[in-house]
Order: sequence, then C-alpha cells, then structure tokens
Amino acid sequence: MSGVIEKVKTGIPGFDDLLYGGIPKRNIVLLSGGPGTGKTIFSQQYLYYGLVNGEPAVLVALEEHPVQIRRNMASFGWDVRRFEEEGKFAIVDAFTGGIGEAAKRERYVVKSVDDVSELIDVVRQAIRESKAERVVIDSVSTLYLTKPAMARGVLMQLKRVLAGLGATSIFVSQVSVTERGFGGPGVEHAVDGIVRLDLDEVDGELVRSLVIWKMRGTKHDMRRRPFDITDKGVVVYSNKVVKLKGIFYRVEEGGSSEQ
Ligand SMILES: Nc1ncnc2c1ncn2[C@@H]1O[C@H](COP(=O)(O)OP(=O)(O)OP(=O)(O)O)[C@@H](O)[C@H]1O
Repeated sequence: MSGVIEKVKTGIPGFDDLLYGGIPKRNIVLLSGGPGTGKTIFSQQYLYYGLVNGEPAVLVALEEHPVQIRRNMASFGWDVRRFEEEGKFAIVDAFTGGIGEAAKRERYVVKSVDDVSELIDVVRQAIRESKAERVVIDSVSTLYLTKPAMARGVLMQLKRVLAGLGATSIFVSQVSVTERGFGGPGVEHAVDGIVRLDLDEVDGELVRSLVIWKMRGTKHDMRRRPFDITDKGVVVYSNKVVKLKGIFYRVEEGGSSEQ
C-alpha cells in the first residue's frame, strides 16, 4: 500500500513505543555505543523476537565465535538452535576465517573479511536460503577499522543488498567511550536510523540510557531514556528520562513517550 510505512517490531520492551510501533521496514539502523553498552544483546534480542514470531533472521558475526554467540543467546533464554535446524536462522561466520574444528561445522563462512565482495556473497546466500527478514551485522566497524576512507562505500554496498532483499537491519557500530559521534560521517549519513546506547556514571553508579538520533520514515521520541539489561535482555523505561545536568546525568520520573 502506498503511503503507509510498514513497521517492524523490535520486541524490546519499551523501545517500540519510542518509534511509534517499530523500525520502518527495510531501514538500516546503526546501533552505536561504547564498550559494554549492550549493543550485542539489544541486536540479538531483536533477531530472536523475529524468530519466535515467524520472521527468519541472519546474524553476521565479526566479533565473536558463532559457538560463543549461541551460548550467550541461550543464557538469555534465546535458543536459536531449533531455528537453525529449521533453516530459519543463520549465523554467518565472519570471525574464524574457517580456522578450527568448530568452524568446520558452520554452514556460512567468510574466509577473508578484507574482501567485502566475498562477505556480501555469503550474506546474500544466507538471506536467500533462510528468507531472512531481519539482519544484524555485529559489528560493521570491524569491516573498516583499518581503512576508514572505505566506510561509506562498504556501508552503501551492504545497504543495497539488504534493503534490496527486503530485510530490516541493525548494524552495530563501536565507538570509544568519549566519542560523541556514531561511527564516522560516511556511515552516519548513509544509514536510515541511528540509535545510541550509553553508559554514564551518575552519583557513583553506572546508568544505561539510549537516544534515537534519527529514524527515516517515522516520527520518534527525542528524549534520553534509561534502560536495564536483565536476565531476559534489554528493558527500556519509555516513561522516564535521563537528564544531563552540567556534566552529570540524573534519572527523573515523567516525560511519557506519548506526545
Ligand atoms: N544476564 C545479565 N544481566 C545483566 N546484565 C548483563 C547480563 N549479561 C550481560 N550483561 C551486561 O551487558 C554487558 C555486555 O553487553 P553487550 O555485549 O551487548 O555490549 P556491547 O555494547 O556489544 O559491547 P562491546 O562493544 O564491548 O562488545 C556486560 O558488560 C554486562 O554489563
């Protein structure tokens, strides 16, 4: 239907309210943040929610061994094995380079991540075979860490393939603790959405918060919202706001996501 933008629910408690329903279909969302801010957990939760609701998914692993990923996901109760067996979930192993016994059991392996065209071919195959509607790349930063000038080109190639195949995607972007940006200008302008996860010290305690910086195709919440990571994953408090006071943040009641 023209004029109506279909939304993809992330299933992350509290987060979809901030997007008035979810991520616009086929968007590429940059999930940016410093170390330990929850990017991996957030993106895996997004995939698992799709799986249990009948939407196949692909996870492109550049930072962790696929065996470790399955184990970590299971620790939150997200057992992806049965979906892999049914051909509805695929991990693209772009971590091991095909080296090691465990890697030999992986179905989708990228031998060299320096070769973006090889990566794209394997990702395309995994998406086609699983009919994936949700894709996560964890992390895209790994693809251009040593060659920042290539970042935009790499991103645009991936974006064309993923949106062309109809997938709604999260690209994890690693930034340093002090960096205010989201992963470099080439990247930030190329993507359709930017969500930033933060971890800040407030009164001697680390507080997690997020902001939706941009999201093409929908209106979205503009406040900094606190969130927690629990045994069941990420929970966003869409009716609370984290305020910056000078150089400090403070958690307060109020500021509902409904306008
Ligand atoms: N079961 C749990 N309950 C509460 N918090 C947890 C649990 N498991 C992990 N965490 C928190 O999540 C953090 C790791 O989250 P995650 O791996 O998603 O971060 P990340 O942003 O991907 O980090 P990096 O960029 O360093 O890989 C841990 O540092 C810890 O604080």
